[in-house]
Amino acid sequence: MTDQTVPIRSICVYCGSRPGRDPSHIEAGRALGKSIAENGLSLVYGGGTKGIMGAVASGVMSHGGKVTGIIPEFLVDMEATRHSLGELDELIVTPDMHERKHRMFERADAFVALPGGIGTLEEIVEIMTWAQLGRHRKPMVFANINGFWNPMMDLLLHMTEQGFVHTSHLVQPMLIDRVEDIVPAIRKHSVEGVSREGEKAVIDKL
Ligand SMILES: Nc1ncnc2c1ncn2[C@@H]1O[C@H](COP(=O)(O)O)[C@@H](O)[C@H]1O
Repeated sequence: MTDQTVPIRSICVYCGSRPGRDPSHIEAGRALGKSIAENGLSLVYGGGTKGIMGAVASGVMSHGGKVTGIIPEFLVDMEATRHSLGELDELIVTPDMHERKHRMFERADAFVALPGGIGTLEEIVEIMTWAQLGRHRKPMVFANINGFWNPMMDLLLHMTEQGFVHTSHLVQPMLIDRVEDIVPAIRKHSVEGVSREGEKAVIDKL
């Protein structure tokens, strides 16, 4: 891991392995996949072919984009079908979760968290902890579809107010409401290294 801003070629998307209850979350997954493909970027994701993970991947593939799935062996039959995995441009099967997360980090130039569950939360929070420790400066986005991440933002602000978030200038995830604004915001962040109009830097307000 290095501390530098990199040109954006690939985006890692963390999201639910299930569809959730709000249909707009699945729609957002498909729309983000389409946007990634139409912007000439590739998708790095956890290889799941179900839920929102599957929607993002099919959104990229159906618009001609490239998809890399990175999945631990023990999850293949739980989160994917072997047939669907065969349709990905690149499939990396790792021995464990730890290697999966590292490979996803290394292959991605930016990170987006769509709505998801505990796995999604764990993954984006780990990326934030690495940023906090100065291990990378890759853009991080919370895709706030229908306000999904508002409780997370409240928690981050609460932790900051209580004096537990250190080096907050290193941890500036963007909170973006509309899927179509995500890729442009990441590109702008990459060029300028700061969050700008249309983005809400979460922690630097305090
Ligand atoms: N501890 C974990 N580390 C990395 N990835 C994880 C972990 N637990 C679950 N995951 C994966 O995250 C996605 C999404 O999970 P949801 O719980 O549906 O949000 C999935 O691939 C999990 O395997």
